Amino acid sequence: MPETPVKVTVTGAAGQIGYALLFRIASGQLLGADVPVKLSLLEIPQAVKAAEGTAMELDDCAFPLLRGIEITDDLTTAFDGTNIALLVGALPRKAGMERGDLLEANGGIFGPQGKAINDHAADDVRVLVVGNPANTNALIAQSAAPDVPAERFTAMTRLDHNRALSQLAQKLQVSVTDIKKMTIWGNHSATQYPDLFHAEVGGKIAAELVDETWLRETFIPTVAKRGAAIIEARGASSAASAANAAIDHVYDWVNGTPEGDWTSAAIPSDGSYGVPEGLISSFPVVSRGGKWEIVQGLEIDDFSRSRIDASVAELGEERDAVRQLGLI
Ligand SMILES: NC(=O)C1=CN([C@@H]2O[C@H](COP(=O)(O)OP(=O)(O)OC[C@H]3O[C@@H](n4cnc5c(N)ncnc54)[C@H](O)[C@@H]3O)[C@@H](O)[C@H]2O)C=CC1
Ligand SMILES: O=C([O-])CC(=O)C(=O)O
Repeated sequence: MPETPVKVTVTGAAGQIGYALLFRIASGQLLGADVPVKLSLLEIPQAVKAAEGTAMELDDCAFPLLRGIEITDDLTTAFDGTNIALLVGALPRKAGMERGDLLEANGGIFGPQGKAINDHAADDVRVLVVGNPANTNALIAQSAAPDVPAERFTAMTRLDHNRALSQLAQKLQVSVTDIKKMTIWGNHSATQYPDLFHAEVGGKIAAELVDETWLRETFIPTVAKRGAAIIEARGASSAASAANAAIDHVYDWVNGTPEGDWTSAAIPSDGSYGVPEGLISSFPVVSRGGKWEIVQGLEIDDFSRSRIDASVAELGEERDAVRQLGLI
């Protein structure tokens, strides 16, 4: 077992995703069953007490891998020497809002956090932004951290990816493990494009196993609007499934994706598939040697092209809006 614990910072630790996430990190599911961790819980001052309560419960689990917990409202303390930063803390949307409506309210959180990461985090820091609008918040954090390689800033579309797997598995009456090469393209928003033209089920292209009307009128909107459907049903936004997706994203980033498959993550574009360089967009990705790589060489037909372009255009608009607000 490695001697030195990995420092994992979780912002918004007293929130609902935080509560679903911290116990899984401390039990070894984020990094691996033999990797000790120490947790840093960042909260706003009025929620520090609630975070302390969560820390008491973490203590009470007697997790063998948990080597310490720090609770703070100070950015420097939270990100000092951090190896993994999970930027969750932000206002969640309520019924009737789009995630983009949170841009101004939440955008101000991510610049200072990016700067603190730039100035204090470990050299190998990896950042996952969960707080919405996740892609553009990641862009804000990244632009405040010029000394950190841009590729270390990512945003979460793994929940959308997992939703797509589950919807398709239920439709075809197969196991989620029978589905390979699912992709979410673009923004973590209602414009995202879950792609069945490259996904495979038992070696066959998924789009050929379902009828076109279901693909266009049921599958894509169900996946893209699932967050709103959860808010409508629960009266609160997805929490346990979001925490689960964050675990999946970081585990694969650090430990690698399985051969013969890929996953989805929002990472800075290198211009692949016509996505303007620098936008943090979801792509089909593999993780090799601790780095995300965009899967290359996929043929994109006209239907997929128009869907990808629409979501990427929205990312460009969000970037322009935060530029206007002086956040990047
Ligand atoms: N990318 C994705 O797939 C998903 C993203 N989300 C987003 O995750 C975010 C968090 O959601 P929940 O945990 O449900 O919200 P929540 O309201 O339950 O918790 C948010 C926590 O963040 C804290 N917080 C606010 N500002 C902060 C700051 N500047 N620094 C540190 N902590 C701060 C609050 O005190 C609160 O405890 C929301 O933006 C939500 O929309 C939620 C589900 C999926
Ligand atoms: O929809 C929301 O506001 C929360 C979220 O991002 C999701 O569940 O995908």
